[in-house]
Amino acid sequence: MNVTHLSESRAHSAPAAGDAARDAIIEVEGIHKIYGGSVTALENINLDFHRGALTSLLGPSGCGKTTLLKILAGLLQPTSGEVRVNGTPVTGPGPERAFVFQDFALMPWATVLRNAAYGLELRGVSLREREERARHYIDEVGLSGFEDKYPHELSGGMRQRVGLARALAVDADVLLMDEPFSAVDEQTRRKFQEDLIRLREIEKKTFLLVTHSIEEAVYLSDRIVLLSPRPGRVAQIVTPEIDRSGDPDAIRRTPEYLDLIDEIWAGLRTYVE
Ligand SMILES: Nc1ncnc2c1ncn2[C@@H]1O[C@H](COP(=O)(O)OP(=O)(O)OP(=O)(O)O)[C@@H](O)[C@H]1O
Repeated sequence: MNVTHLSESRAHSAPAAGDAARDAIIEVEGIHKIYGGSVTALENINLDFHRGALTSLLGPSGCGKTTLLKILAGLLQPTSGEVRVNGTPVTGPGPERAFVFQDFALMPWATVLRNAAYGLELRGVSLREREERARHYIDEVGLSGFEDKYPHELSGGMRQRVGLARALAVDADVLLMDEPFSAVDEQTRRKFQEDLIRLREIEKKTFLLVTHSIEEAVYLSDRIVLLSPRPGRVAQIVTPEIDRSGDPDAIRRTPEYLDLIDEIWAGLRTYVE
């Protein structure tokens, strides 16, 4: 485990071991976000996100996690500062980034297949090609056999998977996920977490996810960025060193996993007590 305590939010001034070998796909420099001229949501955020890594944004409610994710997606403009993706400044959404919405953002009148293919449809990909690609990712997220169902016929977890299949189908480099497991029960959540680890291995994408769950962040992440209460600043960067190749239940019982959860909780509880 590698815990970097930051006296200021210049996070990448103290890279974790092994990080030097990875290049940054997203660079965040001096981001401030002030809503309505008075609510400072984010203050001087400086971060690099490494290609192929899964990073979680964790922190108390209202600390600016979703704000940061939306700025990275280009859905929200920062008040000052810059985000670069593959070295190019972000001015809006782009094809190299796909946002998986918390509320699924599925079209209720369209089938799973059409919903999963929707990003490709927007890009003008032919019907045959987009359905072929959508079928592949529907299978990859574990929804084979549900191609012709409608969103109301699916559980929350399944709808979330359709959103993920849609994001994967457009072949974005970066998948931005806002609390992807919040609307599902514990069993589904665990299964989905395991699937995400597997998918990450297959797809080699860069994943960024917002979560409220310390356990989830530790289980899934290569890096955890802990934000302080509003105004959100980078308080700590944690690099879990957990071997995720074994049995998921056994991983959740390892001392490394449990100690890290305790350590992060010890840091966070000062904010909530
Ligand atoms: N459109 C807006 N106008 C004004 N204030 C906003 C707006 N959106 C968010 N905020 C405020 O900015 C702060 C950060 O909000 P944000 O949703 O990014 O936090 P969060 O960490 O994702 O919260 P949660 O964990 O509760 O989802 C909060 O205090 C919120 O009330």
